Amino acid sequence: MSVTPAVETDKDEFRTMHTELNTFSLALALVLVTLGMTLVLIMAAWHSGSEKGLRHWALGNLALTMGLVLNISQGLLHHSISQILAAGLMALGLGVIWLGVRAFKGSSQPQAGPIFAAVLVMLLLAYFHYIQDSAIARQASIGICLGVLALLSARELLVPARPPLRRAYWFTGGIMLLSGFGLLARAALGAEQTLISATEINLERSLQHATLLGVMVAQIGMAGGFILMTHYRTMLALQQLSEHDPLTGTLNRRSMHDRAQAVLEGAMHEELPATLVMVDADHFKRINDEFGHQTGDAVLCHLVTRIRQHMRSNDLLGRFGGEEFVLLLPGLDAGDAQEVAERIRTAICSHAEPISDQAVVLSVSLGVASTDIYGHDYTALVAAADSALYRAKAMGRNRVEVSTEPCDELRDNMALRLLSQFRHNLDV
Ligand SMILES: Nc1nc2c(ncn2[C@@H]2O[C@H](COP(=O)(O)OP(=O)(O)OP(=O)(O)O)[C@@H](O)[C@H]2O)c(=O)[nH]1
Repeated sequence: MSVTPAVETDKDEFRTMHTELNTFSLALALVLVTLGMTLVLIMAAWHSGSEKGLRHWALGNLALTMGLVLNISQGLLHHSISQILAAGLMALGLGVIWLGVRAFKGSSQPQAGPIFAAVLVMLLLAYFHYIQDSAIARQASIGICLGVLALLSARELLVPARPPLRRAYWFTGGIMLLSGFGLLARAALGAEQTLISATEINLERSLQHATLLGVMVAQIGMAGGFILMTHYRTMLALQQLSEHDPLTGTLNRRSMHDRAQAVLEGAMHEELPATLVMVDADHFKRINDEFGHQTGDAVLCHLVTRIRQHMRSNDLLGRFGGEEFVLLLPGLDAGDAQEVAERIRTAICSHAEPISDQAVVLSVSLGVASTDIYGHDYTALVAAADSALYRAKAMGRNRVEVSTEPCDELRDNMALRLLSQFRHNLDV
């Protein structure tokens, strides 16, 4: 069936109007999405207090939104000026987002970077508008500058990180990577298409729609990724606070108990031995009295550093209280653990340590108890190692003692120890 030329023209006009309307609606939707994501980031930054990065991301997104608004409201300014300013703002936004990623990771932040990127893209556009008028070159300049900026952020994020932070890094980095390549491809395709035929308007529009949709999805993903990164980091910080001793960074008493019990249960299933060592600084009160509490604190940190130098990756170290630490050595029997304990003792007492500009002479006493005698129960091992430690103190300090007494004798010794500690506290 044939269609008259007049009807065909009407249909074309309608199709064009419809397409133009879609382009504008999509651009408007993108602006609204970007604005919404910016508000979410601003609110998150507001509540996070000192969380580095969030404020950059909120600001960067704000610049992106302003750039997009300028881009769609061509009537406000002269077309060339609004295009130049829009590209500058978008480059500034992506540059500030890159700074935010570096701030989040604690890396240096070259503040001039985003400004440099914005000025560069504006100069390029001005050149290709006023000196050598070329739509292809303008398209390519914007795509390449923005694409490279997105890829810079991706490079910062697609690196090994601690789980679960790694998941958020890679999610956000993946989106940045896709956006970067998408922008570069857009620049290349746009130029290519303009070269093939300037009349292929529909293809150009489809490309524009795909870009707008892609940027919208990327925008939502990016903001979600940033919030996920902040969430996971806060979670890790809280976990670190709740499980570790703030002074020495060792496990605190409760988390040492939980983790050590889990390790001991694992060792029991595999029928492997494990040994627990109690380490206590000798005459620590004198160090405090002579050098002050601050130096005392530094000595405790130094002690932990020395102990760590003799630990394997799966050993556990916790602060039992005051100047007393507990070390769990899975897989080692009493004999092997005694050697490790001797090495720690020798390393600590061998020479005076310059701590806080003071030469501090330090020694430790150590008590060793193994699963060979006391079974895979954390509390029983602690009691036995503590009893051996008490013997080491009673025998002159700066020595290692291995617990061999049966469990019921331990109880009597604990009572004796408490009595002696009480007397010691009364004397000093
Ligand atoms: N600087 C500092 N001192 C602490 C800390 N925790 C506990 N202490 C001090 O450690 C000292 C422990 O003293 P005591 O229990 O008498 O033990 P000691 O002087 O090491 O004597 P022995 O263990 O018998 O060799 C006390 O003076 C506590 O105030 C801390 O976190 N920092």
